[in-house]
Amino acid sequence: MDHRAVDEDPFVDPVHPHPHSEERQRPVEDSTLIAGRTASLTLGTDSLIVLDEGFAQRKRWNCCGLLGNESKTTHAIPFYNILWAELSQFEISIRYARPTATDVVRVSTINYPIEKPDHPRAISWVEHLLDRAYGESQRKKRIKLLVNPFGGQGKAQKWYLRDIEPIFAAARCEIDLQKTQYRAHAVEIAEKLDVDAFDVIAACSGDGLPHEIINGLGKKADARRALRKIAVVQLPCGTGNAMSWNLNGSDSPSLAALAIVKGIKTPLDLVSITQGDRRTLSFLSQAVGIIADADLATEHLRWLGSARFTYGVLVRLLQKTVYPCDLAVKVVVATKAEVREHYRQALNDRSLPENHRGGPSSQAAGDENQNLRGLPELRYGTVNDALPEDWTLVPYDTMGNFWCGNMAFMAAQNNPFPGALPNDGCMDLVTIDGDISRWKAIQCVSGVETGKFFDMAHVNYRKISGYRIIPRDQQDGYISIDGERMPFEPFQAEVHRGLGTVLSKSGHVYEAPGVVSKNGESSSSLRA
Ligand SMILES: Nc1ncnc2c1ncn2[C@@H]1O[C@H](COP(=O)(O)OP(=O)(O)OP(=O)(O)O)[C@@H](O)[C@H]1O
Repeated sequence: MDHRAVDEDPFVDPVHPHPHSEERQRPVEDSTLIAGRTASLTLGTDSLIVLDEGFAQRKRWNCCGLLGNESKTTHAIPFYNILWAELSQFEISIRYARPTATDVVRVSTINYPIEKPDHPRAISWVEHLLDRAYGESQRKKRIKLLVNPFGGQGKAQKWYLRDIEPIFAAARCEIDLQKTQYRAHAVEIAEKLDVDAFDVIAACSGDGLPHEIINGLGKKADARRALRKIAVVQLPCGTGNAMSWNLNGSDSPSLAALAIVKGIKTPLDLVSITQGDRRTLSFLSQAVGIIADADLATEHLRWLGSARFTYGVLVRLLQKTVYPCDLAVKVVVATKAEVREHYRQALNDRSLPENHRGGPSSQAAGDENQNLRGLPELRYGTVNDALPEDWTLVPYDTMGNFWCGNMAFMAAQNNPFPGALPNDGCMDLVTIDGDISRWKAIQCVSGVETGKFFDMAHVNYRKISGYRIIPRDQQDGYISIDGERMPFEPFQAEVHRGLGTVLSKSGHVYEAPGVVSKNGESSSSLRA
């Protein structure tokens, strides 16, 4: 097949190429539906091409707000934006997410008459359009939707009704909405949820509710099966919205809703934290030191908005605060060069997402009995057990920042873990000494936003599968697990490959700039 012809001609349908030359001569005929006297609808390379003589006549009237110049007769709607299409007795109706601002989409509809004799062909054309619009994403998702009424400073419900619900309705998703009524209510809801009745559990909230939902599913008797079966997603209505930035590429509620409608089921590594006699699941990050302090000790400064965190970090940097601890780490990828290579291989790995689950001691794929059991056993034991034989406890008297991430973004433009991958069975660990110069420390803070952080010499970056941290010489302090405060006590962590499930745009990487390889290939060029 001549790929150049496809690339150059948006009317050629690349999914259904025409291997025989005589078929190649009629690509437009195959993918084009004649709609009324003056219009046609064509399945192009990555968009639906609407050719309508009426557009030119209606140019002063912004008829449907389709993409493109209103003086043209042709407009393109990306397949990604197509929400649904159906044929009634007289017409075809196509609903799509129309951009109305940089980060807002709204539902819009186009209708065209279809002559009765054309119906059989139109039925298969609609099916073909939906195939292109959804790809490997499941259609008509059944969504259990939790709204935190206090999310978004009380605006979560309003945002849901205005930005999210119309998109789900247009995409024919089934919604079962429930407001959370008290702290940790989402844990209870998820624990009792019939996971066979839903495909997705969505949180209209910050990152707190997804953390609670994952822990609720983890309490089920068949936790492994539940965490595998149902995808946990975020409809961003909080402050940081890290889950949405990583998986939906945005904190816009309407763009996130579209990303969830089109999301691909993706295994997600989860981390077991043991502290005292408790076991908690973490999906995002763990922090001890400056980051935990700057986040959790500045709650009273919420009026500062996103500047609260930066202020908290800078105050502690200027004071050269250190957080002494003992640390034992099970390293998987030891150097930054190896992290880059590890990331590059994952980018090029197009094997089925479901193959990225399991591990030596987690769920054995295909073993139904195993899958019905609770959480995987801990291969490194708990914080109360003796250290695994090949771990060594090292004293860090001047630890400034201990920060372990399972996702890349922690908030908008805050990407401290560019090497993080959804299901590589590793956590990304950043450690920084607290006695580096103030100037270097401030560079670190700006580096997280500019993308220079990873390459900075004083940033230690490794991929690991487990660790134990024992804070010492401090009366009290802050430990943050997914942004939630935990008791200031020793804890141990280990990762379970692909134990959880989310929906993502790509199915295999986060929506963050990854680590750039030394040969000049950026993650974005590899992605393309
Ligand atoms: N009705 C309610 N009353 C009190 N607390 C609630 C209620 N519903 C949810 N919560 C609690 O609110 C907390 C915050 O939830 P949310 O997911 O919005 O996260 P957040 O990450 O803290 O938000 P932000 O990103 O704004 O910091 C959770 O601990 C949750 O248990």
